[in-house]
Formats: sequence, structure tokens, C-alpha cells
Amino acid sequence: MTTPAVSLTGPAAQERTATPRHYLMCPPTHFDVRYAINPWMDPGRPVDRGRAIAQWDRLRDVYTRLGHRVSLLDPRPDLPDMVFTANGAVVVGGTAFAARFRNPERTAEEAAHLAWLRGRGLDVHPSGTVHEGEGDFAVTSSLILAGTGFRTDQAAHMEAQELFGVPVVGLRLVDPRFYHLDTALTVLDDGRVSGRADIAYFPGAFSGAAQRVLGLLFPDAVRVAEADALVFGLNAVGDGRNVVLPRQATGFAALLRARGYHPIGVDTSELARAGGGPKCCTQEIRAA
Ligand SMILES: CN(C)C(=N)NCCC[C@H](N)C(=O)O
Repeated sequence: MTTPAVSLTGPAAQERTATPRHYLMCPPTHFDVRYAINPWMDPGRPVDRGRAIAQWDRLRDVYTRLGHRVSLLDPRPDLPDMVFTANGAVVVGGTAFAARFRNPERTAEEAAHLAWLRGRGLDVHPSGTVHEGEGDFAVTSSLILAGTGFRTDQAAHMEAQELFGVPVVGLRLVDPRFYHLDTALTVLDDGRVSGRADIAYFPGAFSGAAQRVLGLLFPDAVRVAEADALVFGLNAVGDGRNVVLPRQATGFAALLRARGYHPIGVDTSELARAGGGPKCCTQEIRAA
């Protein structure tokens, strides 16, 4: 029998393979909403820090049970957003492109990230332009998708391309509720084993041109509904098989199941009060 030129099975029937990851997290010991730098933050409403800590503990446990390694950054009392480690850098092949935050409220986080990255023997490059790490850079094995419009400067996309030597595709975000790329797009499978990256995104967060670019590059991507995006469903962490996402994103979870992924719902609703979800709390350290 000859092999058909076009796959008859499609991604839904594929075997999904998880690969072990190394994540950097920071306990929300001093988590708070003391200022408003995105539309989700309301400093007038006190946060329940105990609840945030319990939600974060559970997220870390999920990762360790999946066999992933979790390293910790020391929290600082004056930095209430430090729990969102994804914003501190993007690390690919042992090279770290360290963040330069947009808002002065978060700039002191830069030094903490630099110290941690240098202490791990990574090849660390502080950024010359504003960028917020994995908040705006989504890494696959063949290219990096990069957001701009609210936080990360477009010039940082070129800096990342020069640093990593992989194509960096710029995508314009247009809705302030989705102010970082990782609120609107997630890498389900980076393609390191399958050879074919798979992503999910909420089209409405992107300019028309960016939607067309995504359609050309990822014609089979999962397109997620606004209701799931609004509960930070796309702020998800995939390891090729398992996808850790806010448990409220039930429509997205059903789409993932149909594609052969294993969605794992977690509650990060208290952390969402600062505008973040599971992915924001998780920076991947990709070794050389
Ligand atoms: C999911 N997102 C957007 C993140 N990657 N990080 C969350 C940062 C939240 C912080 N209050 C801020 O506005 O910077």
C-alpha cells in the first residue's frame, strides 16, 4: 500500500509526547495589587494573599508531579508583581535575553532576574530596548512569535533575532485587555519532538495583519473563543502533551482534548487580579 501524500489522521489523532522542562517561579509571598498598569488591576480591592499562595503552591505541585524541574526566585517585599517570572527574560539554548520592563513599578525586578540567570551560568544579555520576556516572546523550535503594541518595543524583536539566530515574527496586539502576547497566544507543542509546532490563540487580540500572518504560519492552530481568553485561558503552559491552564477555560479545554492533548485545569483567579495566570508565573529555562 502506498503512503497517502496528505495525512488522513490529522493532529487530533497524533500521539502527543511530553518533554521534561525547567521552570523558574517566584512564590507570591508579597503578592499585592498596589498600582494599576493593566486593565485587570484595581488597587482599591484588597487581594487575598493566602488564597494566591495556595493557588501558586498547587501550580508548582502540578509541574513537579508532571516531572518538570522548578527553580525559585527569592520574592522581595517591595515588588508585588514578582510572582510573574515569565516577564523576566526569554531563555533559548542557554542564552538569556533579560527583560527591560516598560513600567517603573517593575524595573527593580530586572536586577533579581539578572542575578539569578548569571548565577546559573547562562549566557546573559541585558536588553537594549523594552521587552517583557516570555510575556511577549513565544518560543517554538523553528521560530519565535513576538508581541508588540502595549509592552514590548518592536526593536526588541530584532534584538532577539540577532541574539538567537532564529526568525522572530512580530505580531501587533490591539486590545488592552490582552496586553502581553501570552494572554492571547500559547505554544501547545514547540515542535522539539514532533517537528511541527502547534499553537492556540484568540484572533480578536491581534491586528488584521497579525491575524493573517498567524493564519499563514499556523493554518491548523486552535482558535480560542473570547470567553475562554477573558479567563486567561491562553495563559497556558504546554509541554507537548499536558497543557496547564485556568480551570475556568472549559471551552478551550474541550478543544485541547479533541486534539489529543491532556488539559490540566488550575485555579489562578486570585493571581488574575493583577492580570496574570499560570504562564505568567512560569518562565521556561531552555538549556544549551
Ligand atoms: C499574562 N501576562 C500578561 C504576563 N506575562 N504577566 C503578568 C504581569 C502582570 C503585572 N501586573 C503587569 O501588568 O506587568
